[in-house]
Amino acid sequence: MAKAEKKYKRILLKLSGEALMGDAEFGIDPKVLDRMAVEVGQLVGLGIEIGMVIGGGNLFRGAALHSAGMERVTGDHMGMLATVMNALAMRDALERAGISTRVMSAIPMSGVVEHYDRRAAIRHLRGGDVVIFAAGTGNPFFTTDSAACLRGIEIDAGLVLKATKVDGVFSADPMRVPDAIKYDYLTYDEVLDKKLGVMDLTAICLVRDHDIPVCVFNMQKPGALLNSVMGSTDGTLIGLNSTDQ
Ligand SMILES: Nc1ncnc2c1ncn2[C@@H]1O[C@H](COP(=O)(O)OP(=O)(O)O)[C@@H](O)[C@H]1O
Ligand SMILES: O=c1ccn([C@@H]2O[C@H](COP(=O)(O)OP(=O)(O)O)[C@@H](O)[C@H]2O)c(=O)[nH]1
Repeated sequence: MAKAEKKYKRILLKLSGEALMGDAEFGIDPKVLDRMAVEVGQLVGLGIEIGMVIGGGNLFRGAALHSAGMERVTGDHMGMLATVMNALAMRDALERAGISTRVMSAIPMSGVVEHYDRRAAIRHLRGGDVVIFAAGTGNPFFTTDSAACLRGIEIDAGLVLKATKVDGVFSADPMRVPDAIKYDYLTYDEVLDKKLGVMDLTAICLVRDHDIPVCVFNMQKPGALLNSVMGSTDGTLIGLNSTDQ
């Protein structure tokens, strides 16, 4: 426990929007939110400062709307607004679990959530609040993975955690290639050179340039978040090697 507190005083947790759907095809499953609130609460109990970024893919994705004929930027704006809805739902679940939480949006939304301000966010984190960064980067043509890496760098997080539906980073997409091999450790350049599709290239380049490790792990496994912060190699660590552990 001391190791986690010492090594990762502050983390950035990225949840994909799809992670909130549970077994449904669309939307938000309140049971999933409540389970995530319990897992986040375990880290709060250890004194770890937590920033979160939540995707919007359970509601809208700009690229998918564009494929259906919508102008891309309008679709991306809808995707970013979807992340705000998910952030409000996550805040609700966290606060019901007794965890003080703030939502800060990259797009001003007076009366609904606070506008993102880096220094204010760091003050809230130091004060023990979970801070959910909503509306991605605020710009079209980006993803919430890039937003997670950007906010992680801005708040000086020791680790970016990407929660997914798969066990880590594989030699190929494990949803399509069942015998793909899982990596325990990867360098940033290996992810880029092997074109491993678990995170977009902009996001990987950001963390590489600022030397922040990323842990990719399966959020569907109870306890996986805590284990990942404690240094377990259940998932995949990008940017750290076994000797850094
Ligand atoms: N090399 C890879 N290793 C692991 N997952 C991969 C890889 N290539 C593609 N993926 C896919 O990336 C997804 C994880 O990204 P995530 O952001 O959680 O999902 P989405 O982009 O659907 O919201 C996995 O569900 C997996 O199907
Ligand atoms: O900085 C950002 C972050 C997100 N989005 C839009 O918001 C959608 C939802 O985000 P994402 O696809 O990253 O969600 P996830 O896959 O994590 O659920 C994206 O498809 C984009 O349309 C955007 O335009 N700019």
